Amino acid sequence: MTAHPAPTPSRIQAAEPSESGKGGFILTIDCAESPGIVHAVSEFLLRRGCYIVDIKQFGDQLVRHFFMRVHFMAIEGMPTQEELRAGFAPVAEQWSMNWRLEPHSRKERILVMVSKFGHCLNDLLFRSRNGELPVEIVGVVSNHQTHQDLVDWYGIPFHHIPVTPETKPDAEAQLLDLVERYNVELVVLARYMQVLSDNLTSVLSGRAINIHHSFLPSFKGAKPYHQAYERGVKTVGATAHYVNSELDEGPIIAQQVIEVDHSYGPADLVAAGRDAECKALTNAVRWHAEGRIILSGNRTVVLR
Ligand SMILES: Nc1nc2c(c(=O)[nH]1)N[C@@H](CN(C=O)c1ccc(C(=O)N[C@@H](CCC(=O)O)C(=O)O)cc1)CN2
Repeated sequence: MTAHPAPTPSRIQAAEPSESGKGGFILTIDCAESPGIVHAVSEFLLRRGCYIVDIKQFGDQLVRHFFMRVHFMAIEGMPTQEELRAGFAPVAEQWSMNWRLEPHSRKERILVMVSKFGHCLNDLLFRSRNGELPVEIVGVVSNHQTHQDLVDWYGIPFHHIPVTPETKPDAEAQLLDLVERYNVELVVLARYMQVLSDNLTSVLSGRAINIHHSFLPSFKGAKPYHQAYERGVKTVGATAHYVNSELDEGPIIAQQVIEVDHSYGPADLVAAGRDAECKALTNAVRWHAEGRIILSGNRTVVLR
């Protein structure tokens, strides 16, 4: 985070502190590359007495497209979200921007899906509970009852939805009911081992993140560690990606790797990969919740 100008004590009080001590808003934009975009945004902020706390940008010269995320605050008299959105809309229209403006202190409402392996679910539950992740886990869905006790302990609703090829359409309809009922903003597949249908991935486009237990594009499918063992690789990893209709082909958000050697059997690779899976998924969920990710075709721009 870039430090903003050293304020006098009285000014600190005026700066709208939230419980995380950081207030203000996040503006995320992308548009065709052109001179003057940063000037237009900073002028908009200056006219409203706002100052920039952190700014990240990227101009992709191959596709001539510009991406930017700005965290801004005000010394005093912070405009409301509605005032900011109403004021920025004409600027965005002038530059044909895709844009999003959200409070810095907001928490993303997420629904976690899991099958039998619970290490990623456990990591998300703990990190969201201790405030490390700007998310609220509003529910957990599983096709097994393995982790019901853990989720009950956190006081979060647990939904057991068994899936067979025959029941998958109804199971997915139940999931979409929960997404609507809980006003879910992001679905996280934390080692959920059922392939989602084209219809479901279309409805959840850009708001469903999966953790795949390999360093994609290597070893797609349900048993990547066994494939890795058979291939004799010296590095294994994990990939967090947005889910689309093509299995393990969605836009990649975050990856982690772990060095291994000939002494690792399949079970050792599985164990070694757990930490990589948790870290890649936690990073992807955090960056999505913080408005740091912008899709660019089948790729992502992560402004961090
Ligand atoms: N539409 C998509 N759905 C899912 C994706 C995805 O990328 N697109 N990722 C998976 C997770 N996954 C790998 O990361 C994965 C899960 C399951 C399988 C698989 O072959 N499953 C079998 C059943 C396995 C079982 O019952 O244990 C199947 O569905 O027939 C491959 C990869 C989550 N969904």
